Amino acid sequence: MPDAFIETAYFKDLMNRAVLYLQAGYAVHFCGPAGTGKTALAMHIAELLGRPVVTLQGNDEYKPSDLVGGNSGMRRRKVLDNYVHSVWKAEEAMDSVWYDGRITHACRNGYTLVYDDFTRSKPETNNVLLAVLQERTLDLSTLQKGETKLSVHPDFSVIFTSNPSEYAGVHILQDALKDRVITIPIRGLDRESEVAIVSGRSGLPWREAARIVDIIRGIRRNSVKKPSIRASIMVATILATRGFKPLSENPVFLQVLMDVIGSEIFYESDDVSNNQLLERIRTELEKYISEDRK
Ligand SMILES: Nc1ncnc2c1ncn2[C@@H]1O[C@H](COP(=O)(O)OP(=O)(O)OP(=O)(O)O)[C@@H](O)[C@H]1O
Repeated sequence: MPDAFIETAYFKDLMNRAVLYLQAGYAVHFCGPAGTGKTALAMHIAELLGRPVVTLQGNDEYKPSDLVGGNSGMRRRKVLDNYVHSVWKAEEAMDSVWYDGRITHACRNGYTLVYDDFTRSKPETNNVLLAVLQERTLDLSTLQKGETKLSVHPDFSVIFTSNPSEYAGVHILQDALKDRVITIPIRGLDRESEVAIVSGRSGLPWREAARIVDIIRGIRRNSVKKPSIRASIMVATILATRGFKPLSENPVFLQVLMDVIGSEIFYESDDVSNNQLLERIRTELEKYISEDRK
């Protein structure tokens, strides 16, 4: 069963805006840093639209045929005609077998396409989407002999996600595509949403989830590396498994934090014992907790 989506005021606002634009026939693009809930939000909105959902994960190796479809093998057809009993007539034909790629499948049937991290695919691969978004036709002429233009089903819609701060393995979003979608920037989760998600996903009570979230948010604000909500969910889930409390005097809590996010705080190759590291993380934590109370 997929994880239940937690709707806070922050998410409701984004959902209402996105559903409005999608129902008016425009594609929506959530653009923001890692772990800010873009994929979860896109999938939830896709489900709200009430159409089957097709997902696609951007990939640098993709060619247009990986998205649109292609020919896989040949089909041989043989007809033997013995209508006049003394005469045998044989007819043989070979033709290629076309299979729909995910985009074609969604366009043909009016499904909702969630194209996650789509800037990981090359711009020339994503170009097949330009006419889909602008003219609502899918051009298959370079790939298929028979059907060359597919009229896009009126219920077809697309939700894109991308992370502009990722520098490895992503491509610049081409202007032509940028021009055809409504980009909603996702700057980061608000505290209420983050606590609600961490509490909901781990089962920890609100106050305990809030303590973990405040620490991670403090580190995110102050360190070069930015631990995302995934770190908070991890710490909370581990504590909840054995009923441990997120208190700074609890050595298990400090050790779990150390293991999950220690590498985000300490850079130097620390030639110190685990106890010294734990002491340091305790000092760090106190700083973040008190900063958050200000
Ligand atoms: N509203 C929500 N309800 C429940 N869980 C959520 C919600 N938003 C985010 N999450 C959880 O937070 C984590 C990060 O969310 P998600 O994967 O959607 O982020 P993302 O912005 O797509 O990240 P990335 O750019 O790294 O792919 C996931 O474990 C996800 O299930």
